[in-house]
Amino acid sequence: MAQLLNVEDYRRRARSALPRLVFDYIDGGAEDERCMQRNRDALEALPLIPECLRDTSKVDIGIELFGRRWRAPFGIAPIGLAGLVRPRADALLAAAAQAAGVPFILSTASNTRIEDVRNAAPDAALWMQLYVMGERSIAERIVRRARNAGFEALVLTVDVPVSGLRERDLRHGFRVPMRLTPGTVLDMARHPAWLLRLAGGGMPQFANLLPDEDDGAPVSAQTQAALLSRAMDRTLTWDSLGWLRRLWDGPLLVKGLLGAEDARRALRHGADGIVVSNHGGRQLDAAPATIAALPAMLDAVGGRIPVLVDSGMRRGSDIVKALALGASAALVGRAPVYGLACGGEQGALSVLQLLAQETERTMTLLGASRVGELGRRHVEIHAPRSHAEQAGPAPVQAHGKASIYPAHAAA
Ligand SMILES: Cc1cc2nc3c(=O)[nH]c(=O)nc-3n(C[C@H](O)[C@H](O)[C@H](O)COP(=O)(O)O)c2cc1C
Ligand SMILES: CCCCC(=O)C(=O)O
Repeated sequence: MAQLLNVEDYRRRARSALPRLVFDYIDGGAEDERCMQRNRDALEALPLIPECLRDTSKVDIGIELFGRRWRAPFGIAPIGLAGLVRPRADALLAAAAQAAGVPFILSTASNTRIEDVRNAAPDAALWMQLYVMGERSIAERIVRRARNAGFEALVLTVDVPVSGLRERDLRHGFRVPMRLTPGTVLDMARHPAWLLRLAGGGMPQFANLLPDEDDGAPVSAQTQAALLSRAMDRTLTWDSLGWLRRLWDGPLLVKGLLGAEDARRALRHGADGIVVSNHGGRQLDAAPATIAALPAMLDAVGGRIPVLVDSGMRRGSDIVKALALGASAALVGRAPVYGLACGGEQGALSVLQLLAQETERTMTLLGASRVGELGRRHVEIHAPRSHAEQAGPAPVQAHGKASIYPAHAAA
């Protein structure tokens, strides 16, 4: 069997382990998948500048955030419907996160109950991601259950007023109502290991929408369908943060922001953190790469609250780039799910360990022995030479306005 040396190797293995419908749901993005590509292109276009002859005999990639020590500077992003990959996926990912010493964010659209995820990872830093559908009482119930299960932060996702146009899903008939093609059924039959597991675990359900013990009110089929088709409550506005604040007294983060004005709005409305995200290129296909949007977001926030970032992170060096620009931490979504598809909890853990090792090696090569030593000087700016000469020594870095695009740097 071929060695699994990097996340792309896990991705390829996942591609053959899963029916194409499932793989494409995980792997795919919106429309022409330009945003997904843009995330990768922008990360790859950003070089790192090492500082040599520094003592790196001990390198610590850990960070401290929201009162917790993270053994590595990234957490697992929320993934809805992970149960399609294998039964109890959310519990397996949470257990892998616990073993790696990093946080796990449970999706509202998870297929494992909040309480069962806690039982699977009793010591993990668990965060709850919130989607708000029309029936607001459901969100209230989810928040209450997450609090009771000792979840430590609430992450409100705001980049899904409507689903992005996922063309891979549409081609497979993976939509509401589901319309499986003969090809898709055949493809499932060609993946007996996957099919047997699914048969053993049962068809994935939205576990957090099922009635729980102390509140038996059934969730309407309409709300279930709304979640499956990502039809969220479009009356939700910045003022709704006040409603959540009353329900939740822990850290409240807003996920899915890309513009500096929205970063300032999040601050004004009392968010405790933001996640700069384009949903891994699954929503607005015209959205910017998050690594390109990040510097302006950091400048807008001015260090008052932590800024996390995700979308397209496939290497430890991608994570280091985000940290060097000033992010507090990164999130990884698809990478650990590829690991899960290859080898369950151990596969997911292997991917987290791989990313941690790559992060450590990259920091060592940069001469940084702690995350706090990373800075914008490690990120080369593509300023046109003439501009750099006109503006005097170290022009762009000195003003902290790092931009990876020449047009911005020259502005
Ligand atoms: C299959 C899949 C399901 C997702 N489900 C959710 C979700 O339920 N809630 C959410 O806030 N984000 C969701 N996301 C977005 C991720 O949390 C994250 O922003 C994105 O995956 C990061 O990009 P990456 O996968 O390239 O690391 C999902 C992403 C994928 C790939
Ligand atoms: C079906 C639940 C929503 C998952 C999601 O947010 C995504 O597919 O990106």
